[in-house]
Amino acid sequence: MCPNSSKLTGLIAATFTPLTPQGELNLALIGPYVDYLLEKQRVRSVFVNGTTGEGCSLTLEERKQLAEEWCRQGKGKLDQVIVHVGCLSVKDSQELARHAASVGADAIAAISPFFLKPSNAGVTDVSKGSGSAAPQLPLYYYHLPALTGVKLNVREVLQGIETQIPSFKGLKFSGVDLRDLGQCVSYCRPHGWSVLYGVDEQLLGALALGVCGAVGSTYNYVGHFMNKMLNAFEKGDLALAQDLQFKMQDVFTFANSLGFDLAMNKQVMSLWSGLPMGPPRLPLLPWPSDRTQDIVKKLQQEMGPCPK
Ligand SMILES: CC(=O)N[C@@H]([C@@H](O)[C@H](O)[C@H](O)CO)[C@@H](O)CC(=O)C(=O)O
Repeated sequence: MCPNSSKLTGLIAATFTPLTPQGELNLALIGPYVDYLLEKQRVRSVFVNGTTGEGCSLTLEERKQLAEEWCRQGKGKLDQVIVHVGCLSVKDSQELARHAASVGADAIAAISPFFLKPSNAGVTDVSKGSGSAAPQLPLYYYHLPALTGVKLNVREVLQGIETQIPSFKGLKFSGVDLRDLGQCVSYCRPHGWSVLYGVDEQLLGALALGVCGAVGSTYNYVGHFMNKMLNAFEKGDLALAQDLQFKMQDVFTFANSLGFDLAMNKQVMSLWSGLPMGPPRLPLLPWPSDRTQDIVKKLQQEMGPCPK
């Protein structure tokens, strides 16, 4: 992956947001969550308040409380805490960026506003807004076209962005356009920037294109397994890397057949890790537990049990 890198690399867990049965933040779980990621998943960095964290379904105050608690509990333990600050309102993103810097986050990331959709220049100006609010923090653009509907060529957005946003340090690319991904890696690499991939089921293809690492929801519970894939790829054992990716794909092809969504994903995490993540936040609704149990059985069948 990234040679001689002190950048964001390896597996980064896009964290779930623990809620009480009543749907309020359960901050007491963050400490045990940090220890679980480190000890059971061998995952050392987190991406907080992102898609998996239902960040856009939380209030600004809730997002600030989570960012602060992850930084507090992760201090001296986690390698990096990246805080997602993307909002529909640029001013809200700037408020979250300032707060992330004030609580010791290592980096910030932001999706584009997705109700009124920007042009390429609009994406740059929005990112500039977030970056200017926390100029000392590395800023990553978070590309997630499947959910934002902001379908652009990220490579075109990158052109000259270093002259407009000095703190820009790379991408979190959660798209399936590997041509655009390759073009982005080609542009970012000479700048020493990180390109992190966000479609876990096809990470191996992205590794072949030179991404530095990955941010994803599944690294919360199959991080230990996917680290084996990363290691196999780095050692040049492509056959093993392929076998491990195929096993992971088998699980999520099965999960998708059951209607896999973020709510079901959160329930899988609770069942697999033993950490009670609680219900999803509206507009998502919980699923019947039997579906989650079927996915956990498939996980165990393909990947072995959760490390004790
Ligand atoms: C649409 C979506 O939620 N994608 C996930 C993936 O990790 C996804 O859960 C995984 O590939 C399983 O489908 C991540 O890209 C999201 C992410 O990194 C985040 O939560 O910010």
